[in-house]
Amino acid sequence: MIKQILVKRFSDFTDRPQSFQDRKFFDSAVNVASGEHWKFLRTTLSPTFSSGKMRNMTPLISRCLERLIENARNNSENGKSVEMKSLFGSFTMDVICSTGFGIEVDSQRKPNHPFVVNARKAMSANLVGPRILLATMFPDLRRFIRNIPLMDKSALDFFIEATKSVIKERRNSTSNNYRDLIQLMINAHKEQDTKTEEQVGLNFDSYKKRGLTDNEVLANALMFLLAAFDTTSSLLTFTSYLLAMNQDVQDKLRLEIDDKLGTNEPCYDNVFKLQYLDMVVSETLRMYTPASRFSRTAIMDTEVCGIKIPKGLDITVVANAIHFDPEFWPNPHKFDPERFSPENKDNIKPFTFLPFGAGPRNCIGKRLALTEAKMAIVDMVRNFRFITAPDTEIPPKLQKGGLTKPANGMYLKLEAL
Ligand code: HEM
Repeated sequence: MIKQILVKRFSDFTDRPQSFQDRKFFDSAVNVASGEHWKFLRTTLSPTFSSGKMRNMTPLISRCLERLIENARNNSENGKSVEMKSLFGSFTMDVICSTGFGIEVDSQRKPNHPFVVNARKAMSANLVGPRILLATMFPDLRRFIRNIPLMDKSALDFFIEATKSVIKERRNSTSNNYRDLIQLMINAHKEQDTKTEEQVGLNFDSYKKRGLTDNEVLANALMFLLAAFDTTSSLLTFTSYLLAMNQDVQDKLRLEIDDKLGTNEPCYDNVFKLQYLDMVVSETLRMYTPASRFSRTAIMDTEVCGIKIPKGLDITVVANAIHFDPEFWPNPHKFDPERFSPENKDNIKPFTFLPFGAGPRNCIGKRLALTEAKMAIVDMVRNFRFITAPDTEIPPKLQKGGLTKPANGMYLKLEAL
């Protein structure tokens, strides 16, 4: 049924639940947009995340990695335990500011940088995370968030102004050295025609003729920031926890890294060749799925697997529950990267492993997320041993809500190697 909805019958389920018709600004973000507008945005933005573009972003990620290792070293001095969610949170914040906006921030050591202050404001909802993201991905939470602003007004204003000034600066610049997402979106922008969505009508071909409007560049830049932060830092946090709990796995991973990379720096081209690393990351994503659910809406009356589905019905896929179903994952609470070994991988039933969703509307940032996460794990495992500490919560209590995060932080010791 999941395959039918996400892939085979995608044309009947192209949209996510809509709840923000009144909030025009976010309607231009690819995860909120619907119908032909979504198709246009997705087609235009997808090349931004191609393997070639990710390869070009590697130097930006490497600079953030240097800061991650330095911060980890400083924080773990005198054998103190380190709160991993905020350590990795600072790293993913640095990466998205740099790969998204071309702005270098050291969010751990310069927490007062205006970009960092406002990004934190934008993300710290009274609930459990960025409301706009939660509301579009997890419609069942909408009733809690309907009447509160989607984002702190001052943070939204800050990002609109900051993004506008980046766009202006880039248009006046003769340099073609910029490799960040904003630049790639600006390149997809056709200045001669800046008609609004309403003016071009709802036809894909007419959208295509006009390129991206300023509002679309702005809304998507902001959405990338929100979508990239908590998800990737949660993947890194739980990987470090599972490695600390499973020293044999950590040793095997370190051996693979030493063996395959030697002294080479991690980069897009070499981290994807590390088979055991991929097995560890996949098993972490199964057990601690950062975005535990995602949704689609039926755009017409339809029938799937003999079940009548009326137009407008929201369907939520609870990936997290599928990932613990013993029918598909024997002994599901056991951390076992071997499930994803080349020999065992083929036995995984299609559509039972969904950390990035599936089908044409899956996660657009998957490649960026895996690139930065794998590069970070390689460098951390090379430099430190993750060890549980007296204040490590085992098992970690999870925060309520759609995004999987440790409720009370994640404290581990980092033994310098
Ligand atoms: C480990 C990190 C990440 C995880 C686990 C994750 C997971 C997901 C999931 C489950 C979805 C819904 C897919 C579906 O409905 O089929 C999604 C959508 C999306 N993600 Fe991610 N994500 C991650 C990182 C990122 C990053 C780094 C970016 C951007 C820079 C990003 C941008 C988006 C966007 C824009 C969508 C909406 C796509 C659309 O509606 O067309 N994500 N993500």
